[in-house]
Order: sequence, then C-alpha cells, then structure tokens
Amino acid sequence: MSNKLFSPYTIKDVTLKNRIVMSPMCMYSVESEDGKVQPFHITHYESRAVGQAGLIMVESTAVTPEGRISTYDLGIWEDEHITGLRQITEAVHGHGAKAAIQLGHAGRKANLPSKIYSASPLAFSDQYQTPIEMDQDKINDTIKAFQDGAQRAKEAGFDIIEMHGAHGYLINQFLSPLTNKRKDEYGGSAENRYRFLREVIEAVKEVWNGPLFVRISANEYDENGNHQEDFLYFASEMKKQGIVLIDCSSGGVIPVKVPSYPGYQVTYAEQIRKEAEIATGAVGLITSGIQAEEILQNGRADLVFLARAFLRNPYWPKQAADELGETIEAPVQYKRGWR
Ligand SMILES: Cc1cc2nc3c(=O)[nH]c(=O)nc-3n(C[C@H](O)[C@H](O)[C@H](O)COP(=O)(O)O)c2cc1C
Repeated sequence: MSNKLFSPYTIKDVTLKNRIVMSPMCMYSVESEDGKVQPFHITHYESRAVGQAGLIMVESTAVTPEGRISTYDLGIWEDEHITGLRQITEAVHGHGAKAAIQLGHAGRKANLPSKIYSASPLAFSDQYQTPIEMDQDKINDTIKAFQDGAQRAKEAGFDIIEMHGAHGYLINQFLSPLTNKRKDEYGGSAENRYRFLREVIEAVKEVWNGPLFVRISANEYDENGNHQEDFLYFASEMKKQGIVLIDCSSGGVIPVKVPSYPGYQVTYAEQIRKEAEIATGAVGLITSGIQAEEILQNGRADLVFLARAFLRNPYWPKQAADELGETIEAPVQYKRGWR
C-alpha cells in the first residue's frame, strides 16, 4: 500500500506535494517592534522547505499592532510588510513547497503596554491587562484589518490563508461563552458568537479566492466552554462559507493546562471530519512518520501539522520517509549521500 503522507493533496487550485505541514509557530524574532520580516524568518521558513515539508505555514501574523501577542510578532497591518513576506514565499516556493500564512489578532491575550480589546472586558489572568470591550466601530475596523491582511498576503504570494480562531485569541474570544459575555448580536447563542468569525470570513473572501483554513480550539477544557455540538455547528457554518479545512487544536481560552500525550488532539480532527464532512488538519505531538501515516490512512485527518518536531529537525520529512520506506524527491544534499 502506498503511503498517503507522501502523496500529493489538492485543495482548490493548490496542490501540495505531500501532506506534511509546518504548523504555525511564533518565533518572537522581530527586533524593532515594526512587525517586519527579519533575515532570520526567511532562513527559518526556507530551511523547512528545503527539508521537504509540503506546506510551510508562517506564524500568527498580526492584522493590527494592538493585535500582537508581543512586540516581537510579525505584522501584516501595513503595505510595508509585503516586501519581507514576499521574500519568505519566494524562498519557500524555490524548494517546491507551498506557503501559507496565519492571520491573527491576540485580543485580550496581547501582552502590550497599549490599550487592548476583546469581545468582553475580562482579563485573561492577573498578568494581563483588562481589555476594552469592542464596540461596533472597533469590530468593523478589525474585520477590515483581517480583509486588508488577506489582500497583503495575496500580494506577498501566499498560496493559502489560515485564520487563527484558536488558543484563546480574538476570534476564539468571540466564539467561546467563557470569554464572550456580550448582550448584543455578537454574544449569547452559538449563532451570535459565530457572527464575528462569519463576518471576518465574508470580508476576507471579497479579496481572496484561494484556499482558506481556520484553526480552532476544539476543546476548551471547561464545562462552561463550547461543547462538541457547538464545534460541529461552527464547522458546518464554516463549510457553508467555503472554508476548505479546519485545523483542529485545543486549549488556550482560559489558563488551564492542556493534556499532552502523542496525538492528543487527533480525535478532534477525526470527529469534525466525520461529522461535519469537512477536511481537517491534525496537530499535537505528531512526531513519527508511522504515527502520521496512521492518522491519514484511517481517515482521521487530511493533513498533519507538526510544530516542535520541525523546530528540532527541519529534515523531519526525510526521517518520516525513512521510517515508511519511502523515497522522496530529495534536495541535493540527500542525493549526494546525506543520511
Ligand atoms: C514556539 C511555538 C510557537 C507557536 N506559535 C503558534 C502560532 O503562531 N499559531 C498557532 O496557531 N499555534 C502556535 N503554536 C502551536 C503549534 O502550532 C502546535 O499547535 C503545538 O505546538 C502542538 O504541536 P506540536 O506537538 O507538533 O508542537 C506554537 C507552538 C510553539 C512550540
């Protein structure tokens, strides 16, 4: 039986050469607080493309300055950011990988000295500022910032955009009843809590025809948080709106510890894939080729996302190919006998 991990995967008009995704990881490596790409970022992402990942996803990139997790975050809030981001996509494409970017807004989890905003005025913890509740103008401006970010991502040459709806950041703050206590049409029912994400997706679609992913936290580890029926509702709405893949993570909404064992979140990708009939990505302690292949062969997810494994080993796909007895289209150093 041939390996799925190394078979191509087509989403809309984009074909990945394999199903291995470098999961988004903030590198907190912007030095001058301007959100601009540094030489480090280009090397960091290019090296994983050399290592044969099918899709390189650039870290959560802030759509507004106030939406940064920290002042060290990459930004996409002004046109000046496009040049550096284009250097990343060109470097990644040069090695046959596709490039994605995760558009993010930290909301109440912004660790900044300036004012911060959220769905409701609830601090994440006593280490964080209490955010200002977004009024309608702020909501509209933020939706426009996601749209402008998508336009800039297009101009920078990205193939795929992912909206960061997980880990307790702004979109997640609207989705979760733990953080959204609003009395207006953005709060209350699951339908209302979904409204902000719905409007972000609609705005992004006006400027972006390519594949659009959403990352969600499919378990909030609190009985008063969203439950499976809520996630299935969100997934079915995303599908109706044309989202092509849901990247299934968990946690981060409130400060509770997330479990951690091999494949600890795969079950969410599996459930959403089966019940909402939408493609999913699995992430979380996927570290071996055999484990990744099992996930794909058993229809538990369509793509595997790896974060820390790629930090440790930019050549992880080669390691996985060796485990699975697969020969991969090798970069030149493999052909010269690199083992
Ligand atoms: C240093 C670091 C930075 C991260 N930054 C992001 C991020 O920008 N966006 C995101 O959705 N997840 C982020 N994550 C979470 C990873 O994408 C991934 O979901 C998580 O690490 C579990 O996968 P792993 O076990 O393969 O590392 C980050 C993780 C790490 C270790």
